[in-house]
This record gives sequence, C-alpha cells and structure tokens, in this order.
Amino acid sequence: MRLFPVRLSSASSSMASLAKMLDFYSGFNPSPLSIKQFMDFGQNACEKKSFIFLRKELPVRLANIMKEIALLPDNLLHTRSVSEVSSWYVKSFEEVLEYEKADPTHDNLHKFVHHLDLIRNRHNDVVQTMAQGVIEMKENEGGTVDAPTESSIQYFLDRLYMSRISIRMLINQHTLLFGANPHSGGRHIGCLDPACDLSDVVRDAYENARFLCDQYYLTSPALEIQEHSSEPEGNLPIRTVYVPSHLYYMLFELFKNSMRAVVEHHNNDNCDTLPPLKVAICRGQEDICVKISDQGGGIPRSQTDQLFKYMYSTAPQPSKSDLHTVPLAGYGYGLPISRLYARYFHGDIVLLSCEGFGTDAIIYLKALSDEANELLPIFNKTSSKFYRATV
Ligand SMILES: CS(=O)(=O)N1CCC(Oc2ccc(-c3c(C(=O)NC[C@H]4CC[C@H](C(=O)O)CC4)noc3-c3cc(Cl)c(O)cc3O)cc2)CC1
Repeated sequence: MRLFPVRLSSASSSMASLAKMLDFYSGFNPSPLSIKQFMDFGQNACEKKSFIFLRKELPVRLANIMKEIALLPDNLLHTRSVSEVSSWYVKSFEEVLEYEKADPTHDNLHKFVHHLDLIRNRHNDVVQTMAQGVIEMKENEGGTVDAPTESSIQYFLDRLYMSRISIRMLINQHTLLFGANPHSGGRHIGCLDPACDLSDVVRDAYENARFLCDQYYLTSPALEIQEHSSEPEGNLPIRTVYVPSHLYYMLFELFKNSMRAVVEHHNNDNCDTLPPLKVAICRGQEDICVKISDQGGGIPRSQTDQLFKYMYSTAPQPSKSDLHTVPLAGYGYGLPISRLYARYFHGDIVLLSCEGFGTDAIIYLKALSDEANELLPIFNKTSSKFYRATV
C-alpha cells in the first residue's frame, strides 16, 4: 500500500492514522449542491448547520482528491513542487479533522472560520505550483512525456482543479456569510449574485483585457454586445444567479485570446480599424449563452482541442517581468480552467473556429438555478483506472 508520500508534522497524527482517516473519508462521495441550494441556505443562513455540514463535507472532498494525488506517476508525485502541494492537502485535512467531534460553541465556530481562511490561503498557489511540478517532471524525463502519462496528467489536473474550485466555493460561502465582514445590506449571498447582470461582467472583463492589449499592442478591437431573450416579456438586460468572479475569469481569458488573435492576424493590414469583438448574450429555456465572436483568423479544427491541454502550454513559466511585458500570456492554464469553471455548475465552454476567418467561443450556463448542480470528481475504482498502475 502506498502511503501518502509526505512527511507529517511531528505533532500531527501518525502516517498510519492519516491513512486510516483518508480511507474513511474517501469512502464517502462528495455531496454536490446546486446554486439554488446555496441561495436558499444563504438567505436564512445558520452558522451551526453550515459548520456541521462542512466539518464532514470538506474532509470528504479533500480525501477524495488526496487519494488521487497518491496515484500519480512517481516521476510527477515525487517532484519538489507536487510534494509541496501534497503537504498542503495533508495539513488542511488534519486541520479540518480537529473539528470532527467539536461542539458548535461560539468559540469553536469562530476558530473554524479562521482555519478556513488559513486553508484557502495555503492553497492559493496550487495551480502555479502544479504547473511547476509538470515542468520539473518534463525536465527530469529529458523534456518528453509519453502519451499515456500526458493523458493521466490531463485527467488528474482537470479533477484536481475542479475539486479545488468546489472546496473554495464552500469555504468562501461560509467565511463570507459568517466571517468578520459579513455582507451587510448588499444583495449578494456570499459570492453569489442573485441578479448578476451578464453584460456588466462582459464589459468589465473586456475593459481589463483591453487595457492589457493596448499596453502590449498599442491597439485593441472594439466591443459590440447584443442581448436576446426567449422569455415572453424578453426581460433585458439578462440577469441570472451566478458567481460573478467565475464568469469574469472565463470572459477575461476568452477576451485575451480573441484580442491576441485579432491584433496579430491584422497586424499587417493597411486599414487602422480592427474588426470588433461581437458578443451575443442569449437566454433560452435551458441555457444562457455568452458567445464571443472574433475575426482573428481562427485555428485549424485539428488544433482546437490542444488549446485545452495543460501540457500543451506548460512552457517555462513566464517570469513576473514577462507577465508585465507580455500581458496576454498567462501561466498557460487559463482556457482549461475557464472550462472547469463553466462545467462546475453544469455549463461548458465550446470553441468553434473557422480557419482563415475567426473563432466563436461560447460560454454555456444553466438557465435554472436548480439545474446548476456542482459537478464533483469522485474517487472510486473507475477513476483509479485512469492512472497508470503504480506500485
Ligand atoms: C492553454 S492556455 O489557456 O494557457 N492558452 C490557450 C490560448 C493560447 O493563446 C491563443 C490565443 C488565440 C489563439 C487563436 C488563434 C491563432 O493563434 N491563430 C493563428 C495560429 C493558427 C494556427 C497556426 C498553426 O497552424 O500552427 C499558427 C497560427 N486563432 O483563434 C484563436 C482563438 C483562440 C481562443 Cl481559445 C479564443 O477564445 C479566441 C480565438 O480567436 C490561439 C492561441 C495561449 C495558451
């Protein structure tokens, strides 16, 4: 049996005890919540109920992904960076377990919020650190990685980052509702906006991407927005219950890609005016769509899937100065993680590119909050099969 390959702090439970607790909590499936459930609970929020739910659900979600971390190929698992990420999960798992049988006293509830803040901050750099671990592995393997390993890593990182999105959602809701500065007076319920105006988030993401584009290219395409609603009264602007920060992340990434394609595709054009980015926001019975259409020259259909690969873009990480000088370059995970944010509440992101002309990027969201359920990775025999047999 492979124990979790990290040193435990001496004060904490032994390796055997950790393995036992991991087996116990990973034996439970995570309990997905819908946006409606987040909203209903948040509107009459009870801190004790939230504490009692989270002190079980957080170890369950942590243990499920920790069991998968332990199944990674050794040449990735034993890199310095992945070992560090593993140790963060062990520490956070142990910290939450301190509340397993604690009474929901005022003092314990207060300490719990504090520990949730510590856990969220401890995991702030998981994405960058995992990207660094993949680079370390590639360097150790002479720069190449075989297809099965690449496939396992793609599968794992999608699940790790989806799990991380879900754990941070639970932590953010609890700390925003019951923390030191609870939202007073605003309409937000934790990180959820019950009346999120999609065109406002579109404009916000566009303006920030445009700022970076202007900084690097000294030009940027204009924005045109149209809204269409299938509702009889055709209520505009289109609003829905969503997490604005998730939508902003997706839009910011897609706008950066569209702007880079448009400016670079038209950089030799004589005319000064770049073709605008056209955004359509559409509300149907089942879906809400945000489509970004650009004339950036497009990419061959054979290459579209590559853009969602973590390994495709795991070039040496841009240094801090690079991020400033090449602002549209990121850590190379923006698009795959954007798709995870969309899929987290059962939406999606789809790229439809016409080589030689341009690209449509469509964000799909669930129109009904009771259909917007968390999509959570579950550790079981089926998921274990995706990892190469490791002894
Ligand atoms: C993993 S990541 O998230 O970190 N990230 C993904 C994003 C990538 O950057 C980008 C940006 C734009 C484009 C791009 C091109 C383009 O570049 N065409 C020109 C080449 C077409 C092939 C051609 C060849 O055949 O090789 C060589 C020129 N055309 O259309 C788009 C486009 C893409 C997205 Cl996703 C979009 O939303 C809108 C778009 O217009 C490609 C790549 C950094 C890495």
